[in-house]
Amino acid sequence: MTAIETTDLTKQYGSTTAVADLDLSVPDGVVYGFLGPNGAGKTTTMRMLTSLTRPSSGSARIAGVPVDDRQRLIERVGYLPEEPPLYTELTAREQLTYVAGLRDLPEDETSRRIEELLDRLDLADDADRRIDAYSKGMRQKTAFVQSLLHDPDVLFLDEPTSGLDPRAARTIREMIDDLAAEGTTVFLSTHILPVVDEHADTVGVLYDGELVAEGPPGDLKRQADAGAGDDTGGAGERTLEDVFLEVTSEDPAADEATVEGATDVR
Ligand SMILES: Nc1ncnc2c1ncn2[C@@H]1O[C@H](COP(=O)(O)OP(=O)(O)OP(=O)(O)O)[C@@H](O)[C@H]1O
Repeated sequence: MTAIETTDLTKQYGSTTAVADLDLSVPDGVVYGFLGPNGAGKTTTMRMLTSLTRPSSGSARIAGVPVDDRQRLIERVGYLPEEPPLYTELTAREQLTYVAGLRDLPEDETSRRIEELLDRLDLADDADRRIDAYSKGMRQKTAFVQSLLHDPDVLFLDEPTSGLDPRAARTIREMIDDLAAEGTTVFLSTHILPVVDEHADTVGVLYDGELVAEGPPGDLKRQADAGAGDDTGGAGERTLEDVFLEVTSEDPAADEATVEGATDVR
């Protein structure tokens, strides 16, 4: 089944079009890297796909469930937003147990899962301390565990490694790969392009609310190479950053170079 399917998905805030006629089709079990400059509409898209914001028009389904069917949707999706909701007067263990209870997850199995995840993220020793005494990274780890506790079909991650030390960041990246290998679709929004380059099967670039490029990272880089008419280096000389800068540029010359590469979906 298609994990994420959107048709003409649009969100208006007054006269601002945050997301315009977005068509996405993301299969099960892939890592989809979702890129775009500040204000491009990434958060708005993820909020629509997790039923936190209602689309102005168009439609979207997650694992076959329409996004306006909130009851069924919340079982299928996990979301790690940029500013995760945590009850800071609770400990991490209490917070996670509380959320598991709200979701009616089986107790024994879930408590085993919580311990496993806390351990993997090196948070087990601090799990009985209150969250208000946590560092930013410790909060981020707690929120990450919270987003996947119910084993969602589709996991939306907004800057998941934000504030994490290199070891923890690597653990999260490994977990993203593991989740995808087990069939979870990971929708990964980040400005850290090497992470997307390494882990994403497909990349989508949003610019001014529109999807301006989409494809496997290797293809995008090769096509940008060809589009630039650059014969000084072979394929692979271009980085994802080069692709990003080209497809999100106001400069028509740069745009033209990319359109020639046939990657551009405008
Ligand atoms: N609640 C809101 N009310 C009015 N405008 C909004 C609201 N939320 C977002 N916008 C506008 O929608 C556009 C897209 O914002 P969004 O937060 O989705 O961007 P983003 O790609 O997530 O950016 P960033 O990388 O900075 O997080 C921006 O112009 C923003 O000002």
